[in-house]
Amino acid sequence: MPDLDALWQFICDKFHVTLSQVTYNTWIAAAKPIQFTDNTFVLEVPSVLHQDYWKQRLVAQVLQLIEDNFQQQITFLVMTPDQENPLASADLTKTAEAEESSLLRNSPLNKSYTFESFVVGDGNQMAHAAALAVSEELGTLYNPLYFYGGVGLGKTHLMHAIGNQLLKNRPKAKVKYVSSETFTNDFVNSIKNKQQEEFRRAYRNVDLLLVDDVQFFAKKPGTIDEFFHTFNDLYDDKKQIVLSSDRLPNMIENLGDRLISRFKWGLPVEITPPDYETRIAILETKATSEKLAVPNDVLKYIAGQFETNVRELEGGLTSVKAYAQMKKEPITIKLADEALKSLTGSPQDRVINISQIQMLVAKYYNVSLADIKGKKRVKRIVIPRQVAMYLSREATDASLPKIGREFGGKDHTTVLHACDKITAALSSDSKLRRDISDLKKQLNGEAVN
Ligand SMILES: Nc1ncnc2c1ncn2[C@@H]1O[C@H](COP(=O)(O)OP(=O)(O)OP(=O)(O)O)[C@@H](O)[C@H]1O
Repeated sequence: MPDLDALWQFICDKFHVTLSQVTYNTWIAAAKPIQFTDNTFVLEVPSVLHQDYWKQRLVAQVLQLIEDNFQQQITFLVMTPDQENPLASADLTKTAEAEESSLLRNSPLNKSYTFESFVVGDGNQMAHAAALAVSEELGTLYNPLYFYGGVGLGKTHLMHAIGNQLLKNRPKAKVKYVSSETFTNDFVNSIKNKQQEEFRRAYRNVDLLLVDDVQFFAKKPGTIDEFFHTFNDLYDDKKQIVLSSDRLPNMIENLGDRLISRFKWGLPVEITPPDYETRIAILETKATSEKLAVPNDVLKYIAGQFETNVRELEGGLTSVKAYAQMKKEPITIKLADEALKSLTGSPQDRVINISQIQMLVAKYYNVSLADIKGKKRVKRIVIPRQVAMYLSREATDASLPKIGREFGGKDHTTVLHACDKITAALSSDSKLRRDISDLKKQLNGEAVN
């Protein structure tokens, strides 16, 4: 088997042949081999977006290549710079703290997930306030604090922020962050290795226990039982518990009434997707933290492309940055459009969203975005607004109330009225027919600007 550099060179050579130059430069050239020990290869990539792309599209190909050419199976890990290299930590445990069980090692918190780097908007205001309060009033105020909501909306970020804030105020505090899967694995291993006592000490001798994605406890009665006892011990000792999930406790299948009722003791707080303005603010914060100069119109454009997942929103900015570096061109809307298209596939595959429609219609009729979402009743603005609502209804899956919310909080009957008005006018108004046809072409076509 070749060593680290030779194996990486081999992988690069193969991808050079099978991938386009743009794809190669974006995903392969940006990666860095870190370590190849005990049949485990560790690759570092610059962002979570790269990591997702590698996991979804490239890792399986690499494993197949290695099996075909070297008749060996390896483990291929793709890490971002802020993640701990598991091989390095394995080495560490073998040496300095050799005797200490991995259960007792402190879980790493992501140092960049702080309250300072978290942008507060309508969808997460409550969650942010509760998190901040808990980090200051440990174990007494809201216990457990339970975040729930969709994928990539900042639940993990807030959990780490609580941990980081606590350690800032009390550096000696014991903080343990785990995913529910890690808890389950630790528990199972502790039984296998007869380390149950260590397991209990590791999980019950903490000031703050953060458990991510508790929906994965579902249907694991042994783990649920153990977690129930862990919870009770910590709770009785007034130690803080913070949990996250994609749904409310009673929506988690087979979690058991005992745990559901415990989870409800504290404060369940929902995180919903950020609105357009918050998405822009998140992009601004990220661009600033990366010392990246991005024109405002480009930030607005990217914010219009990703409505429901902040991870994808950030990924959009990373792609635009990588694409600009690769093409050695300044960041413009045209460049961002190309970069995001290469990410989302062919124009037919692109998902059209309401912000995109609003921007396009505003530009087409030469009115402002604020007017499209606003309340002005002059004809010059009312028609474009109704057209935008009509297209939102036609070209997206959004419900009438959702469309209303995206148009500055209008009632769903207003949206319905707009759609009916435009539908009726289309039969007699040839200019409107042409406008709508042009707009639809642009929406489905290449460029939006
Ligand atoms: N309001 C925000 N301000 C700044 N960054 C944010 C915000 N919300 C989310 N992010 C960022 O978005 C990314 C995804 O967030 P996070 O991992 O916390 O989501 P999650 O809700 O835990 O998702 P999952 O359900 O997939 O675990 C992270 O990089 C996080 O820093």
